[in-house]
Amino acid sequence: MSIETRYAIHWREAETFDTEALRENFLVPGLLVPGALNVTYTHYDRLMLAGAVPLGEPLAFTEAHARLVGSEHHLARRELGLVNIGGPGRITADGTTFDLGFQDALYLGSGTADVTFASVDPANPAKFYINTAPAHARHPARHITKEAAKAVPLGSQETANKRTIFQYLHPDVLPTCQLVMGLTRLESGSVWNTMPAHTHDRRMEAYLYFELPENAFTVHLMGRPEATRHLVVRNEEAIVSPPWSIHCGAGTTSYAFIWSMAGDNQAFTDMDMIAMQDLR
Ligand SMILES: O=C(O)C(=O)C[C@H](O)C(=O)CO
Ligand SMILES: [Zn+2]
Repeated sequence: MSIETRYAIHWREAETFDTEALRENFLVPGLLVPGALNVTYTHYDRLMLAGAVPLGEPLAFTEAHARLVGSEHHLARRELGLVNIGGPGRITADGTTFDLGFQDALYLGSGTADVTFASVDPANPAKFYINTAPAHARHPARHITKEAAKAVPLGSQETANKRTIFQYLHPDVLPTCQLVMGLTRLESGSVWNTMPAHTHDRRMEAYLYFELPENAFTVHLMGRPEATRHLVVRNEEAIVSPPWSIHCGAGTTSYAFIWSMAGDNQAFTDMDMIAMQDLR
């Protein structure tokens, strides 16, 4: 069980970073470890990234996760969104049980005191990718199946970016305070996500890349549009994307990723598009 903190970095500092410093600050490996609940708390809109892969015993938020946010319990003043990218999973929240299949999501409103994460079959464990963020109001818990998510097809084979965006925590699907969360799946032969690129200074973003074979990776592009940098990202590694940064990438094969945002608005289309000629 690890807890790590990431402070927010200004682009002026980021542009002095070598590969190692870029990776230390913006890459988040090791969230989905069998038998563990691992957490990275960021100062980007105070979004927390976590992974829980329960085996024989359920995993739970503990006093350490409450202390991290200075509250009586972790979700006292936070909301939670998660997507299961593993085997069948079971989550218990204040006595209510939610059974989540592959690619199902769950929303828990602030004030939820007891949360446990379990796998139905420890030989085929659930893999819960979790985000929590500060919340100003309590919204009801909701299980969002992959069929209930809003599917938005985008891109084309010609530009190698044919993909479907599944919006789970989105104002058209359910109310949340600030968390917006979804999953993008590229079609076979397509490798580019989020191209043309954009920024949204009003919201930060985080990605968890998954379904990358062992010998594959994505080249994740970040940085100001006029000063891009890259991170080589392997399977089930996450990135944090500061509000000043573009966030897009190309894989050595097709893949999927979960994106999440927190900040001043929940408007998915509130993006500042970057003209292709302006990327450097
Ligand atoms: O492939 C895409 O395009 C996306 O998944 C978009 C990202 O989620 C995004 O940047 C939303 O702001
Ligand atoms: Zn974005």
